[in-house]
Amino acid sequence: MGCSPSTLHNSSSTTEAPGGVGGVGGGGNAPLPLDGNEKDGSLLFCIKLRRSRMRSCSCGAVTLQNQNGDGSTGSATCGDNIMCNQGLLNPMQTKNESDYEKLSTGKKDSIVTVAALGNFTHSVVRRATGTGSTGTSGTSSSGGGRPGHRKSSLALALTPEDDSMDVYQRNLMDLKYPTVLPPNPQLKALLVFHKSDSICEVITLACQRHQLDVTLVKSKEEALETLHKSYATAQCYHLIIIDARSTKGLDAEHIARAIRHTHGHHLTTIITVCKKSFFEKDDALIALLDAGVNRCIAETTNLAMCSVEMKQILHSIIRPHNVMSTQQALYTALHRLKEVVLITDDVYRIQYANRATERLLNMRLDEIISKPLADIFHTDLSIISEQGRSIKEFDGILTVRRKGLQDGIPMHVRVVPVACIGSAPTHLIFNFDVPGGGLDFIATLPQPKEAPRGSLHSVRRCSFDVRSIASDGLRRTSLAKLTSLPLEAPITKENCSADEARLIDKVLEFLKREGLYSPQMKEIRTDDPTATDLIGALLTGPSVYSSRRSSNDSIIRTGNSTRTATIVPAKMKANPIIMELLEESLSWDFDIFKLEEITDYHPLLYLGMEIFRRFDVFATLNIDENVCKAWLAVIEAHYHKSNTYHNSTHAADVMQATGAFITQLINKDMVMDRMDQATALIAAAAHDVDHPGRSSQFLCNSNNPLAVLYNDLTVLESHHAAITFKLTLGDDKINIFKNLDKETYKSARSTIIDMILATEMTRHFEHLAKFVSVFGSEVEPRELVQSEEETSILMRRMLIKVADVSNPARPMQYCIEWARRIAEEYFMQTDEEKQRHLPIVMPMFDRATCSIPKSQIGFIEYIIQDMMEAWDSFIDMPQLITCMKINYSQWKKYDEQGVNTLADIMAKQPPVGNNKPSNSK
Ligand SMILES: Nc1ncnc2c1ncn2[C@@H]1O[C@@H]2COP(=O)(O)O[C@H]2[C@H]1O
Repeated sequence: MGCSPSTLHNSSSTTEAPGGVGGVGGGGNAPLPLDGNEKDGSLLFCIKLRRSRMRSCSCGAVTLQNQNGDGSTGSATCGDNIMCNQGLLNPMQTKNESDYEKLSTGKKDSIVTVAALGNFTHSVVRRATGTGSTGTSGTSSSGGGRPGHRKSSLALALTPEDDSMDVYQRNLMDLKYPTVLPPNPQLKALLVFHKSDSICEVITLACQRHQLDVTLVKSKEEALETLHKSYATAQCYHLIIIDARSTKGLDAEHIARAIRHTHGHHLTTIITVCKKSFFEKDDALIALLDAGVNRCIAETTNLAMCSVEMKQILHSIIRPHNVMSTQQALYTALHRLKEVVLITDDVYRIQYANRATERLLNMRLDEIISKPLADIFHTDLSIISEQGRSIKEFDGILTVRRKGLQDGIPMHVRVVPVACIGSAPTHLIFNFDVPGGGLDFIATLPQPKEAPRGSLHSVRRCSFDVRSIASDGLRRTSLAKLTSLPLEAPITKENCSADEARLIDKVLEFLKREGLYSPQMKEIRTDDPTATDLIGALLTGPSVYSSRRSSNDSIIRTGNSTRTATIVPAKMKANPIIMELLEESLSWDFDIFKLEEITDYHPLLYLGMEIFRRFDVFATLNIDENVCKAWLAVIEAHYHKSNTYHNSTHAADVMQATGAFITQLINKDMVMDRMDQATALIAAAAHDVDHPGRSSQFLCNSNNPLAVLYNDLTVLESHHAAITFKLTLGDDKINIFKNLDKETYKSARSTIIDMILATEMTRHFEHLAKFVSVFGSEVEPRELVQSEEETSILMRRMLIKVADVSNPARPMQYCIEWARRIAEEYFMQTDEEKQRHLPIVMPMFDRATCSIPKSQIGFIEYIIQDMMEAWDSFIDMPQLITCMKINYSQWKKYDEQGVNTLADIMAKQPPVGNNKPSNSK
């Protein structure tokens, strides 16, 4: 039914598509002829009709009469033609019936806007005032039409002397600034009804009456399952109707909330059907609306009433939702444009700026938005506002201020006033003519001292420019150490040729290769011995201690073959408390300790399944959910419950952070493909599997077989990666990769191994510096010497690294609990080292004397802070920094108060779940 999308022809096109007025809707008529124009890149759907062939339908909508190629006519009524309704209802084109009169009388061969219900619209195109244009529109062979007048199907071809200018003007605007609407999808409705009663039947009929394709499900689980599947196949449900008449069968509020938290459903229309008595008190309805329901409707068995309700929902909610979702594509296009575009509001404050604007102005978005125009230009702008008032475009030179530079940059700017509300211009669009298409030009601009934060290009300066942070006490210590490191080459690329710049890039890349950073790390000495102990142990390799090995070491346990899927809950209980908690599974303040407690120490299995589901990992790997479940169960079983820190709760926590970061990357249009998402989540889940609760150095010092096997190099991480694949490939029932083709598997395996190995802390600064050197560069990553794959490797490594040590950037109570757990594990290592007369890797981590606040302050200052700032600059998650700073201040406070030992600190904490693993001390 209806037409398929087409784009309008360019205005220079002179012929209309042959075929005349095609069939619309029912009647078996031929499809409507479509015209297209790609000039402004927008998709429009233009159906040419002869105005003389329109008549009002009895319901008030305009009906289109069709004239088929064979001369027969067919009519489409509002009942059987989804297009005619919208033609009347589209406020942009016809406000009332008199508009239709204007359209439908006096002129021949005008082209009217026609739209599909709930889906797409447009457009009155033009009229042909000449005589003799007797053929149906599109019949260019009609002969008598005034040549040249039938210039185009595009409204821009209208001449000012048209006597119906008011109508045309409106429609001209409509075409000039079209609302891009999605192509005409089959609308789909999901009905969530506990049982199929008379109310459900009437709703089904009403939906069907409006051509909605209806699916009925009977439980929340079934609903979520259906949505997950539909999301995977990009077959979205536009409308979800939930039975909210009683909480016995279904908890509508709960379901609505769960749907809203399901990836990709923020613009899905959710309706609840409520008892009439519900409308007498507002609490229950408000609770539903707060849970994400768009509208509550009263139950009825009256089909007509239900049908009208449905119609209103289609027009007033679903259609705008469809428009909004399609506009995302426009914003993305605008955002990624190499050209500089900014838009002001009606008082000339900046309301929108794209990425190129950030780069040109050397400011981040939050600095730009709301700024008065006068702050952006050196030029006196009265010239533009005057022009704006007289509704003319400005086209000339303006001098732009670039942050950090004294002199302005003269640029050719086009300013287009737009009437967003009313007829007078309210907004101005600025389009800067950037020579050479943008990037090259911006790269050649004089470089100011600071680059914008919040953009990819800001990371280096944000993270490492001493001046920018000199006032910030938290940063000072860290930067005092870091700035002495050769993280940036002392050579600049300014004033050299492109070839030379490329060579310099190569040399820089070479200089930044592995190994160059580690030795310098040994030079880091903090003021505090606890921090020195910790940082030294984390950043330096085993060689420091290897000469002190003792020979009487026993072998620590490795993968325990009894830990198989069979000891894991065969069936995950659909516990509502767990389900409710998992609804928040991608929030930064997710309570992992509560999950640990209520899942009886199986947080990885439950959270893993939820996150796999949310990112549709099953479809990506083409694998049954049960295989993933079994895989998670086996991986979880191979984490040691006896470790206070490196247990499956830590794995779940890292996976949760990874999920949150991927979500943010998706929100920020930094696309990770589905396989990248899946492999990142798998790597996170498995990254510490079979961790013995002792460091690599301990393993080396104690001649552990793993240290022997891996030659003292990257011992633990190599083991985690190896055992992950050994377990996975060793049992077909848990082999999540078994359906991947060879090449895909090879690449997935390599990504997972690379990510797990990247969690090794001795290469921390190398990974951080490489990340900063690429994503903090003024040059787009793809223009650097690295290939796209190389830059995405750097991004993925950073992703897992940050997730792995994100605990100091979590809400305070979690941060403190993690600090307790890691300190406890370090203490146990020290205890064992003492007991076995091994070299003591971190002597300060003695439970009797250790200052926990001091260790955390050092950890944040030396390891976490710069990494978090770099990562925040990249993905824009300011809560990471906010939490980190609050935690840092708290540790400082404890330090000043002399609250040092674990016991002192824990005495000050409110309980967090029942988070002590059974055998923790
Ligand atoms: N809050 C913390 N305090 C001190 N060390 C930490 C903290 N969080 C993580 N770590 C260390 O950082 C390391 C990162 O890699 P691992 O998970 O192997 O081991 C981790 C711990 O040794």
